Amino acid sequence: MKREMFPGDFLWGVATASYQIEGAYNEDGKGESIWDRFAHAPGKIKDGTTGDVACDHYHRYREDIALLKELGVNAYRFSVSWPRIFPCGKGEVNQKGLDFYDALVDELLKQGIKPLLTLYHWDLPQPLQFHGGWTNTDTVQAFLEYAMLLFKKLGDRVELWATFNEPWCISFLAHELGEHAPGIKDLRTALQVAHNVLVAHGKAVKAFRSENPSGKTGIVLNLYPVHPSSESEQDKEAAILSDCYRNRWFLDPVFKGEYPQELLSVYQKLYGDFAKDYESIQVACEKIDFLGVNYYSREVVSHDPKSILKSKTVKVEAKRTDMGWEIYPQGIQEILVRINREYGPIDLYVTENGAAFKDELKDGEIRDYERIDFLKEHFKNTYYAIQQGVPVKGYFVWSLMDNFEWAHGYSKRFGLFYVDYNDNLKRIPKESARWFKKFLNNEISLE
Ligand SMILES: N=[N+]=NCCCCNC(=O)[C@@H]1[C@H]2[C@H](O)[C@@H](O)[C@H](O)[C@@H](CO)[C@@H]12
Repeated sequence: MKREMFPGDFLWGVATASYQIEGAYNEDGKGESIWDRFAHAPGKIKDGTTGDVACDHYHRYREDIALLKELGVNAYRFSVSWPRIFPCGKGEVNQKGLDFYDALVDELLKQGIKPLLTLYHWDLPQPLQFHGGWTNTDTVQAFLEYAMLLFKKLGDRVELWATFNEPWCISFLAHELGEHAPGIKDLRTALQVAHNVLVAHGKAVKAFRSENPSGKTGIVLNLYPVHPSSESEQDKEAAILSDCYRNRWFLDPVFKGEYPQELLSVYQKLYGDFAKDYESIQVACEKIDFLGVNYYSREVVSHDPKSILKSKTVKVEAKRTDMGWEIYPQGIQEILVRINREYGPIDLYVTENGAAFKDELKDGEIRDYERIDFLKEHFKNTYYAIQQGVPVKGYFVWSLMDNFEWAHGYSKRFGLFYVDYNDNLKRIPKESARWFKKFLNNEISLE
């Protein structure tokens, strides 16, 4: 199974995100983001690092685009740092911020690489957070102004636009579990955030359509197959509610304009006032051109009477990545086929898939054979979905290079290129980069 067996216009790319690679956290007029503040707070990041410098991509973007060229990809997914454009979140525009993304897009196009731009990959301008962040509908309005400015400035050259990266993380991971910025631990707040982000998504898609009819918009969701640990009714019930929490809480509003009833009724029992939001979620259901699917692993759950979802995650015996996530390649096929069956027809992009492993630099080499095997199996399972008629239009490996892995700092390496943090952030191709390049050049097959 070679690259040529995938559709001719299939996009093969890699993905990154602004806060994770850019650095220059306070340069050229950029404002503070919630991740700048969160990373600087003691104890939030496991290795005590920040994204202040990261991979210094802000200054090295030409070198990094040369790496894309070397790989042979035909697409690149990146995100724009909102506080680099609007240092205060709204109002005054930072021209140097716009100039950076203008130059980035021009260089990508010059190298024959198609950009997929993500408007929001978690780095909210801190001044907006002072006023409640995503719990405040003023932030929805500010997001629309930010999105409209970028549509105007880059819409002539960028065709693929994703509004949000992983609203599940923006809401639940960051506002219920507190593991990500702004580090709040309150379910009601998380639900309000999820709601406002979904509304912002729908409004931005509608505005985009009026401004740029030729472009294509979508949203990027992290999706997981959720399996019951046994065939018992209670475990199957646990899987249904966990699936609503992880997947359908965002899929259903975006494609059906409603929250999944099974879980909505649970939350309405907890928060009676939540009902009033239910009607306005129809705004989220603006027709989109594609869905970005971030796939990393599956979830296995069993009944847990103590939890709101009546479910708890079960750690099954399995091969795992350095993140502790089960390696489950058939899950990418399962999720792509399911989305097509239950929410299609809709063009799908695998906007992120990849793995962290304990990569070691030895004699100038990084022999990451586990990552090669991981990618090979996920490429094959993506192909099996295409063979079943699923309109998968592209695949982006997470990530181009090792970078700031959120609460894990630099301790987790997802890159095809190794970044030597002890040697001037030098980028060194891992074996997986060489393998990917050969695959893209039709030199090797996936068997
Ligand atoms: N409870 N709990 N769960 C944790 C679930 C977190 C899911 N994380 C992701 O999907 C993030 C996505 C992100 O876009 C990228 O910016 C990250 O670097 C990758 C790798 O981590 C993945």
